[in-house]
Amino acid sequence: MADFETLLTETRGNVGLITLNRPKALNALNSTVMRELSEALKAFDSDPSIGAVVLAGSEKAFAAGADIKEMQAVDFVDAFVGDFLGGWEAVAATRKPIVAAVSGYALGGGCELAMMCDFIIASETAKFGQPEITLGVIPGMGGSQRLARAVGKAKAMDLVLTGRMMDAAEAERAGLVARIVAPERLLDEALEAAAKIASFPRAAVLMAKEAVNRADEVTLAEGLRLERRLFQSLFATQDQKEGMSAFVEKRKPSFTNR
Ligand SMILES: CC(C)=CC(=O)SCCNC(=O)CCNC(=O)[C@H](O)C(C)(C)COP(=O)(O)OP(=O)(O)OC[C@H]1O[C@@H](n2cnc3c(N)ncnc32)[C@H](O)[C@@H]1OP(=O)(O)O
Repeated sequence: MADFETLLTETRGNVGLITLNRPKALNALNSTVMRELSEALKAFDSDPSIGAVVLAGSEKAFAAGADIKEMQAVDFVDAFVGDFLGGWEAVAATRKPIVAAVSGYALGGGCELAMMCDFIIASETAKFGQPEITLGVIPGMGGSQRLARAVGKAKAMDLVLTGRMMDAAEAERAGLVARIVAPERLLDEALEAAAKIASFPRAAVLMAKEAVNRADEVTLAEGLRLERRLFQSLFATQDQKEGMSAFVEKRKPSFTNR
């Protein structure tokens, strides 16, 4: 994996760990972070030894938003013609599951980046918000869409229109956060969750992620058909035979990702 200016990457067994690393700017998301994160995710996505990824920030900030200092001078033509922020789609296009480990501020683009991941494990200190309105803009990395789908229209409107922050407990009650843990447990909890995912048959994991994500995009009838076809296709895998034989024979399965 290449050296990065704004990220640290490492592997922990079959988990890829990416840590945002712009501490002086509270991990504000600039174009370098966007490019490097896409590159790092692509590398983990195509590495057969990696089964899942954890994306983390620092204790104080997962990410305090898109980089306001970089954005300040952008004009309409630059933004439109250059498809400003369009490159972030690469995160959601990652096929392997990504667990977001969120501590401290996850604001604006930071909250949106966490929502591009497959689920969020938050520290008790986490604070989520979409304060773009306070800067004269609106969410531009998916906040109005993913937040509304995650927490419903009422709370999404509240957050997007007032720019207020919500704490981890409110975010969990609202359905944005999957689990809350003590700050000192955050990284281990996320790595353990990712290692568990990575221990399961790769094809089933990728199909499970794809099926759940399609729920946001298609009708119920189409989603149910897709789920059933993916489910049926897994009976062509050796890991389905192994998983079910192991259960019947009361032993641990030994999956081969085939
Ligand atoms: C995706 C789209 C379309 C838009 C966005 O994401 S817009 C950005 C949304 N985020 C925000 O509006 C949050 C901005 N930050 C803050 O309000 C505060 O920094 C804070 C409440 C998160 C933390 O306050 P604190 O007093 O603890 O820390 P600061 O002194 O304010 O910050 C430390 C250091 O980081 C720089 N910083 C923080 N956030 C950003 C940002 N989003 N972009 C660029 N730089 C940021 C801050 O300027 C300061 O650095 P300097 O001392 O060098 O100015």
